[in-house]
Amino acid sequence: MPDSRMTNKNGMVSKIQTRIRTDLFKNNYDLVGKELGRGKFAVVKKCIEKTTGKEYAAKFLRKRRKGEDCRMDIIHEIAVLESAKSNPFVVSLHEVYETTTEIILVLECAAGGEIFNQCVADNDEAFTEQDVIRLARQILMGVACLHRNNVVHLDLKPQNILLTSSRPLGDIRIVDFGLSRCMDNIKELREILGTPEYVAPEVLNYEPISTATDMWSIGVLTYVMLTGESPFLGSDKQETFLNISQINVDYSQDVFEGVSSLAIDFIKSLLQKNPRKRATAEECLKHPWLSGHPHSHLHSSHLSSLDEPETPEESDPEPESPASTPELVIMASYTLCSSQREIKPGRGTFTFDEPFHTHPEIKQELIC
Ligand SMILES: Nc1ncnc2c1ncn2[C@@H]1O[C@H](COP(=O)(O)OP(=O)(O)OP(=O)(O)O)[C@@H](O)[C@H]1O
Repeated sequence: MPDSRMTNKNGMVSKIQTRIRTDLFKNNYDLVGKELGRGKFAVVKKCIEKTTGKEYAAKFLRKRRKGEDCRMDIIHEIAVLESAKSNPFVVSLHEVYETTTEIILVLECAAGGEIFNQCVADNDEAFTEQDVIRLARQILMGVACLHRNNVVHLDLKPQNILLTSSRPLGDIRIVDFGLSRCMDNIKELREILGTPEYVAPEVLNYEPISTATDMWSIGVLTYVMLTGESPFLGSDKQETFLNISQINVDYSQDVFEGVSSLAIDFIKSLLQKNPRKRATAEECLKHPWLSGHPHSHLHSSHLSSLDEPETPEESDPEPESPASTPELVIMASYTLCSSQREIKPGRGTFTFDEPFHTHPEIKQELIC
């Protein structure tokens, strides 16, 4: 867990353990192949460490963004990655370099790419329900571990869940902690974060957010993985926000053809407007859809390092009340929609091409 004394009132951590190297990255690594991906202020490239021959992903983050020094945002991202070092489902951080303009995070390379690609793939490449069960369990184990450490990711979406390999289907790695927050000692923080299709109703309503906010996104993510469709996607952001605020979700057989009713029940347990009624990550892992064959989908090394809490299996607690954990109210900083790609249309097509905050109609879009 990040050192709480170093967490500011915005949930940002300012102290890291990793030594920041100032020697030349290029002296120690060769860049190979094409780009692995890019975001608004970062580009990710495959590289090989010269001394070991090992493959990594180098994330080049610009320190100046829109005329502002964002170095501390990157330090926070590093701190959260450090705090998740023992979490096998979070991408691991190998080294950090700094130049006058950039910070370079040398990360474990998740060679299978984004699960996004398989969510929008044609039938023979798309996930089966069994695949989704295995991957959803891993996502939940990773997120449960983050939540136990009071870290909320706040941007869980198919572009931020990577695979160690795509064929055969490997294990998941959670990436991009740029919007994450550490909830230690937080009284109240007001920001808007997240990506339109995946943001929870409480974010749109300027209500307190908590670990339950990530659980909403996992509900959306599971829907997309099983159906290839985005449940709240409208023809524009206004419609998307209205769909979210009205929980306007299509659970019909047309969309869920061949998918079990347990899977639908699982999604419903997460797409609840009231965050207090939403299942927690630990509760999700006990849902019959995922708990049919406990642990059979996981490598044994993962199980030992996850540091599970000592909750009796038979207990069936009430959904965790966000009031029992420090609250985070998200209101004023906006997501950077990174990708130019489209997800397969459900209700309509949405391109991640514009930052949230460039929309003059943002206030009208916040539907209460
Ligand atoms: N460790 C990794 N291994 C392989 N590919 C990666 C890795 N990290 C990131 N990528 C690829 O690069 C893309 C962008 O990375 P990331 O989301 O971390 O950047 P970002 O600039 O913080 O994004 P955003 O603008 O969405 O916040 C990812 O969606 C993924 O496709």
